[in-house]
Amino acid sequence: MELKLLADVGLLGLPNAGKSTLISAVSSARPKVADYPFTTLYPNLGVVSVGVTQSFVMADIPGLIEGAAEGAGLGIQFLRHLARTSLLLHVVDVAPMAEENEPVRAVRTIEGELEQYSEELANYPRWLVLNKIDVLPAEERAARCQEIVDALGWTGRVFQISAATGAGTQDLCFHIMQYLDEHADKSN
Ligand SMILES: Nc1nc2c(ncn2[C@@H]2O[C@H](COP(=O)(O)OP(=O)(O)OP(=O)(O)O)[C@@H](O)[C@H]2O)c(=O)[nH]1
Ligand SMILES: [Mg+2]
Repeated sequence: MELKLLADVGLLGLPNAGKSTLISAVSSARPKVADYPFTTLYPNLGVVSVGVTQSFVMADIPGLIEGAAEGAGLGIQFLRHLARTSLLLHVVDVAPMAEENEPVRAVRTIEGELEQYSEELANYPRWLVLNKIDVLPAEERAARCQEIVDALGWTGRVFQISAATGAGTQDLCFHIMQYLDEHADKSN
């Protein structure tokens, strides 16, 4: 038997994108964070407080890689934990070490695996969370992020954050809370 995790928001992305760093920055969850792939082996939940009275639950799952649907890496089994969320946050490293993890390609890889897992989940509301902006020189940040958005043809919402320094994370959580409030009647 498996207890269904009831998270409002789910994180997904390649290994090392910074998913666990983000949940650590905004909640009391303290999953392991490290600079190698598949640091996270099991889902983690964190309660994110926004203001004094509001909160939502965030789920961090292991990273996905190309071929995950065929079992590569840890596979896509953990996507099931995102099945009852209201919103997905697609976390992307804007300045990855490896060229194969370049942001546009990283997004497409995850989308491909999502589609293979479930068309329904692939069509969930999903926001682009461009992470590690602290790595980019301040004067290049806006242009680099815009370049990624343009190359993807992304028309949804985009946030620029540094999970490591916390920059932009409060604003992200505020908008998530607002979104969940606006869409609350769907699940109630
Ligand atoms: N400079 C910088 N480094 C970051 C940031 N966010 C995460 N990192 C680093 O990136 C590495 C990976 O972070 P994790 O949070 O473990 O990444 P993950 O997405 O949870 O990775 P998996 O669990 O393997 O899927 C760690 O060395 C983090 O310290 C950021 O905003 N800026
Ligand atoms: Mg992790």
